[in-house]
Amino acid sequence: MTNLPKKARCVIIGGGVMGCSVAYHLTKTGWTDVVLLERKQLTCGTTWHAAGLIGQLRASANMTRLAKYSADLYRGLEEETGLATGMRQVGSISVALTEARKEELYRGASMARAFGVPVEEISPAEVKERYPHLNIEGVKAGVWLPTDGQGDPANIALALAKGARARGAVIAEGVKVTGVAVEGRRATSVSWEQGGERGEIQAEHVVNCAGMWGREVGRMAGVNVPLHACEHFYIVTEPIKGLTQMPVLRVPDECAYYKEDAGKYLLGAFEPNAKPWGMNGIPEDFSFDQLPEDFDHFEPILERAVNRLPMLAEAGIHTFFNGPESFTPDDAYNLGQSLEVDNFWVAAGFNSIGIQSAGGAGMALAEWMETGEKPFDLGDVDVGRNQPFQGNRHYLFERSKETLGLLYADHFPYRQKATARGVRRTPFHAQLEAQGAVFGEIGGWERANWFASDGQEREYQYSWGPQNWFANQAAEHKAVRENVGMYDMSSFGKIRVEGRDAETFLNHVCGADMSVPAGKIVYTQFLNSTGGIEADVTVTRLSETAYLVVTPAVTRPRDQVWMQRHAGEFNVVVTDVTAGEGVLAVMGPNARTLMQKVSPNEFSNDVNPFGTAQEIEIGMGLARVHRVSYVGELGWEVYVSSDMAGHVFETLWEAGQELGLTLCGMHMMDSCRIEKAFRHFGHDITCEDHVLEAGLGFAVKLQKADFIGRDAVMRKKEAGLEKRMLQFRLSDPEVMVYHNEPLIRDGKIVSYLSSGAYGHHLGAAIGMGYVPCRGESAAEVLGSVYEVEVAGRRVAAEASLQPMYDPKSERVRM
Ligand SMILES: NCCCC(=O)O
Repeated sequence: MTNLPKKARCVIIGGGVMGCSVAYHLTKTGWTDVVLLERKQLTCGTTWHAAGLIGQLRASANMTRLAKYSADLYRGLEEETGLATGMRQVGSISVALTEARKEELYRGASMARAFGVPVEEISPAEVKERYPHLNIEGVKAGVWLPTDGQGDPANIALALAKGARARGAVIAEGVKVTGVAVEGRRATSVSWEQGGERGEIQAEHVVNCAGMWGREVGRMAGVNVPLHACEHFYIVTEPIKGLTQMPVLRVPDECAYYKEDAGKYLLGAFEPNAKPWGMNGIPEDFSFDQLPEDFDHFEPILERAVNRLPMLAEAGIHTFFNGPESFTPDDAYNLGQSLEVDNFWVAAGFNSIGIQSAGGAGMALAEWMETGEKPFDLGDVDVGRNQPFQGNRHYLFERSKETLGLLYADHFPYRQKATARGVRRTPFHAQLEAQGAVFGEIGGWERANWFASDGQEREYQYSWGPQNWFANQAAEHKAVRENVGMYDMSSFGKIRVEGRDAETFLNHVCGADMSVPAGKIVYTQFLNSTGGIEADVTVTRLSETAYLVVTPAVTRPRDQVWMQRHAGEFNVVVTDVTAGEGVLAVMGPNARTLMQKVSPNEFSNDVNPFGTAQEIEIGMGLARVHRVSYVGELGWEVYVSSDMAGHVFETLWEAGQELGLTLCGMHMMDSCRIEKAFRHFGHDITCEDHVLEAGLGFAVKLQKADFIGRDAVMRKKEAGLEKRMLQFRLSDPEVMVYHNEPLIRDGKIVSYLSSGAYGHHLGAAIGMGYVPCRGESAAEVLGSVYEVEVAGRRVAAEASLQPMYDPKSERVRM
């Protein structure tokens, strides 16, 4: 007979390391009324067979912060709970077998320095010294992270569960969740079943920690949790004579990781063609189970491993293991408040790094649940980043074949996914393809990134330096700066806000003043209560009662839900109309001439000044043009309903021939926008970057009635800035920056670049980054000597508070 409560503040579904960590952290926050329901036994899904590597360096500062937190937490768990966690700080070594990988590791080491993770670049001889068993043939270099470690996954989970229980959590095993009841935007209860007995717990919050069952549990509440299980292979050897404690070893070029444990080796693989599993749902009774061996699949890894670690040749294989783990479409886990149900939370899909992530992810989620706001930027893993279609099982199946292997693939800049492509195409797709477009993908959208010239191969050749499209990007950039270019921005999120209260509602949600005449376009941010930036949008007033909010492609679902959550008593309807209109951006000093050739309307500064929209005739159709620019040039974004999009493209393209109109891609846009120091949401501006520190105070109107974040803006105005966003131009034109390169001020690392790209007009790599500046004037901040560290080398950089390109914004007003 189960003695479960009828009510709880929080019900956690799933008793793997993640569920245990959420229970641990919620109870630490003071939530005693927490119930965790595990369908079989704690750890029986994935946790029990995880390898337990505790690395700390992740792809961004906050992900690293969470992984570091996990390592620190696990170190102290034994003392707190009395349960041994097997946590050992053995350090880790990653080795490079190619020059490209060496550059990646060295760039990673620089990043580690920026994020405060101890790190050392080591030569092949030093690798050998630290790892004598390794055959260093072909090894170009290595990186040593002395504070990395390893632990026992099941014991870590059990220790977290014990800690949670000690603070009042109820942890029930053998209880299957059968449903989640939802009313409006709120989950109300969780139904359960145990050996024929059924019941229900009314819950204020529900957390989905169901691991590879996470997608199905999400669906119980109508919540999208994209993930798919894949087979993950490793072997464990018999004890090897003379094998003593060794660092964790990664040889990503051979898809392999190695962990020494009790004198045995665990050798695991992240191979390029993974095997998705559980296509028709994960069996309900799956518990401490393994999948069938597939020696043919693992053999190539093993063969290379025996060459790399010759002592394996003598070792007997004790276990050939194949177990399922869940993978997401972008290899980042799903964490946070679901978009669909306000009190339904998610922590699932850990892409084989569940143990190192669980501590930090549990801490961050508990803080988020406690305050209702993200404790810091979690954009990389926020479950709200997912697009609705990404819950499609066929898509997940196709994509997960690739994502497992991408963990150890070269992480080249601009690398595009090869699988599950072509899901979302703009109305111009076929026309762009016919003109040589090379597409990239984001949020399922196929976007022309660059245009190949005649005879040029339409494929990326990746590297850490200028890639094969560098000259194409340069030509497209030049066209936009000097003549006229056209590019497809149909992937913009487009959200209509309509109703009697549209104006007052948007004034409440946006920092800028929305009481503007119809036809006016306003650049603005949605702020949170700390003045951080939740969304970066343009809003066009279409009529007395209707506005169009235009968002970056991938943030549309989140931005829309942000508005819906704040709609409260306002009389407004918020509708996604993204697919209804294609958008062509026509940009450059000759943009007006081109527009005038295809339309009888006027495009003068008098009729259609910068920051205004007008309805026009174009060719034989109609469109609405927005005079704005993300590239810093005179230009119009042409919004055309999807049915007339093909015609409008033809009209502009044909008329543009005698002007030398150039088709351009997203890489051109990035190069132009960084020269103009336009911020990029998700990199330069996030929920933890205060709008004033981001240099966007000009877009905030304090004189209007109250709006979300106003108090925080007032407070910052009084207290002064803690950091400032600067633009940097590197002195060495050969060096490329992407983001996260350490920023050095007067010889000391002070932060890192939030974004970077090559500026073809300025003739150098350009970066953006925050510099701490408490109590300093702008002149003092600019008076320092700046450098950027790239792959271990410090490169001098010129700093500026104003955009280096067209600081007075004269060109957009031409
Ligand atoms: N579960 C294996 C983790 C692999 C890694 O940390 O590199």
